[in-house]
Amino acid sequence: MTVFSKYVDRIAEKCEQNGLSKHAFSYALVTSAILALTIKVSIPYISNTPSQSQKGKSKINKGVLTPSETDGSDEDLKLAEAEKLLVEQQLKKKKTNKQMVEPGLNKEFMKQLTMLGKIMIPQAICYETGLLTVHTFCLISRTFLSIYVAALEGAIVKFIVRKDVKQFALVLLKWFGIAIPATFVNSMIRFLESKLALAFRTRLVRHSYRLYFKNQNYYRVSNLDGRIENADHRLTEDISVFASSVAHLYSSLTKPCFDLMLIGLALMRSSRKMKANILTGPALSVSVIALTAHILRIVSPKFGQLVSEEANRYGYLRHIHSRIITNAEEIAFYGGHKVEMQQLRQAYNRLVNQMNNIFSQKLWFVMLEQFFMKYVWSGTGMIMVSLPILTGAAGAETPSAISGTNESNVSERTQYLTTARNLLISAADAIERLMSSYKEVVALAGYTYRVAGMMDVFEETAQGIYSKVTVAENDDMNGIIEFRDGKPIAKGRIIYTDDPGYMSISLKAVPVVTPNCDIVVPSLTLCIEPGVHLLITGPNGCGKSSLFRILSGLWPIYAGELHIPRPVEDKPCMFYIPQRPYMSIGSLCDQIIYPDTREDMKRKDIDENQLRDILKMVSLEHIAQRDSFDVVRDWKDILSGGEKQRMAVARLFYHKPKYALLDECTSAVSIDVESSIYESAKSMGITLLTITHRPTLWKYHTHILEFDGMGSWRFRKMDANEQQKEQFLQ
Ligand SMILES: Nc1ncnc2c1ncn2[C@@H]1O[C@H](COP(=O)(O)OP(=O)(O)OP(=O)(O)O)[C@@H](O)[C@H]1O
Repeated sequence: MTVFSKYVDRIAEKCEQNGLSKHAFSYALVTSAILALTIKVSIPYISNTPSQSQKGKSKINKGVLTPSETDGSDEDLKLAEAEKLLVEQQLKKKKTNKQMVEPGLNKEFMKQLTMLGKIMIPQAICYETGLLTVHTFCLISRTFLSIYVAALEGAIVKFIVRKDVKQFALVLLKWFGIAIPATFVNSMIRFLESKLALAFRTRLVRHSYRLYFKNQNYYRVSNLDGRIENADHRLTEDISVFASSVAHLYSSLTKPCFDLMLIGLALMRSSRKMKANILTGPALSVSVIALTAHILRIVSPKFGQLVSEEANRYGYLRHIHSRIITNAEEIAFYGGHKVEMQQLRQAYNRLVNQMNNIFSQKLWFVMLEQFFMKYVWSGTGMIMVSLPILTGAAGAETPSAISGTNESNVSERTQYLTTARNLLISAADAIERLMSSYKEVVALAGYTYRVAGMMDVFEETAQGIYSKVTVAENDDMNGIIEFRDGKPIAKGRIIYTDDPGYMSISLKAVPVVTPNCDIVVPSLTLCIEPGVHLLITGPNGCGKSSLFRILSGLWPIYAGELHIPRPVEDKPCMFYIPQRPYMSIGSLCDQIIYPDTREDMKRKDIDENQLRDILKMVSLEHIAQRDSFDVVRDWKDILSGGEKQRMAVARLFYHKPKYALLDECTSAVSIDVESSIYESAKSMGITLLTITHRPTLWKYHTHILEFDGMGSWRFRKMDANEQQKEQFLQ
């Protein structure tokens, strides 16, 4: 900047030699800067109003690789195509979410911030308010210290001009003495800001975790609702950035305000000392600052929207990474690295495009901001400082005062000038921080939108209110699903029976409907009593697993009634075992008792010997011999596919539920072990609801539910021949 101004000075001098005054040159310079800015601001509007045919095109191209960014290779063209599709999908999604307000400084932002504020500071007297009070006290002390240091520096200069060595040494000592509390307060401010950010984050995290695990929200948000793509990113990164941003904003807004107030008063006092008008300077500075701030506000890009979109794209990139880590083995077997890399590159490019967009928008904004802050305000400051001297009565050189007091007047004026200059520098710094805070507030609006939006979605999904791009409401629904405001209404009822004598599961005219509102089975009516071992068959995609999802309460019921026994403590009514079992983080013992904890196990009075017996029942005793029950291992990788399935069945024997929902859960288990597992389950009094394609399992069932894949079904008792189907097939 200094080099640039020197260069400008030199050109101005040359112009002066050629007959053009410096004033005229500066006018020309400022006019060209304003002209450049006007062109920059207006060009996007001009270029955004093309013909209708171009309109759609330009919309789709937003955020897509521009031709200059591709090297024209096949891969890049494919990438651009894929990205175009992605953006199209997002635009479609945006259209459906039209009612959602864009992030920015508006009423919605204030509402959301207040809501989050209540979570971060739940009471008038709490840990957070304590931190805030100490923080505020430190901020005020810092301002007083700055003013005191400015006054000391003024006095130092005064005694230098007077050549008063004794006084100079005394004030210098004071100046050093104040450095210790000043640096401590500075460090304390940073420390308290970090503590405050962490405290806010902890409150928000606890609240959102509570919501995330309420009513199986972790499943509902990603499977039944389409508003949040990467809940993990919002729960970690976004909350952290939001909390830090709020804590930082508190100090970057309050400190400059204190500074300005107290520095203004100090400046007025020293102006009064110089017997000058105390209103002219402040009035001038306030008008200049108000005007420049207004201009900055008008031309400021929508940082809230921009950072919100950036966070979105960053979240998506992380999502792709975590998918690759989770499915590394499958991808490696397929050799799918090309496709995966393409998707990663695509996600990264979208993030880069957004960041570039923000950088280029910032370039012009920061230029204008710096121009106002560094030049316009410095000029105004110089006028403010000189006004009391130029217009003040004090120190005016009247003939009587010429000789004796002249020297003292000069030193007084020097002291005033130094103090005022220091104070003005602090004030300018405070205003600059205030102005930059505006950008931070707008960025905060983006994070507030994401965090508050996430909590709103969690609240809604917990109550069964979902929003997802579904198939259009059409005649095929046959009145099965009712829509209100484009959203399907779950009119069906789940009735929990408390009668221990009536432990049946019954469905009355319940349709099987997917989260996309596709009707798989229009109406299903059946009653499963204890001891009715049900075999569920049908072609792929006919709704077998979906029936389990409905029975477990994961999918909403759009009509009819579902009667299920109320889960009794310590003994679940239904226990689901999937084809791909889930291995939790923990020891071998934790795997068997999942989802119980060690405390639950102790309460149920189950010891290690019983766990060993359970492992024997599923032929996994060798695992217990190999490892102790308490060694924590990554069981997902250690156990083979069949072993994992057997471990899942071990859980069934540990929990001993009334009903077992077995979704091809023994497909990788050898037939002899599978048979002994089914025998054991039946002997324990567990009623089996089995989805399987293996004829060897028919004999363990008494009833059959057959889906035809076209929406029809048949529920009947199996005859003896059918139960021995295995023998016919041999
Ligand atoms: N989360 C979901 N969102 C939308 N549609 C889904 C979802 N899960 C399943 N479906 C759809 O619901 C239908 C029934 O699926 P379901 O999993 O019940 O099939 P299935 O009978 O168990 O098949 P398979 O024998 O292959 O396991 C399928 O058409 C499937 O595409």
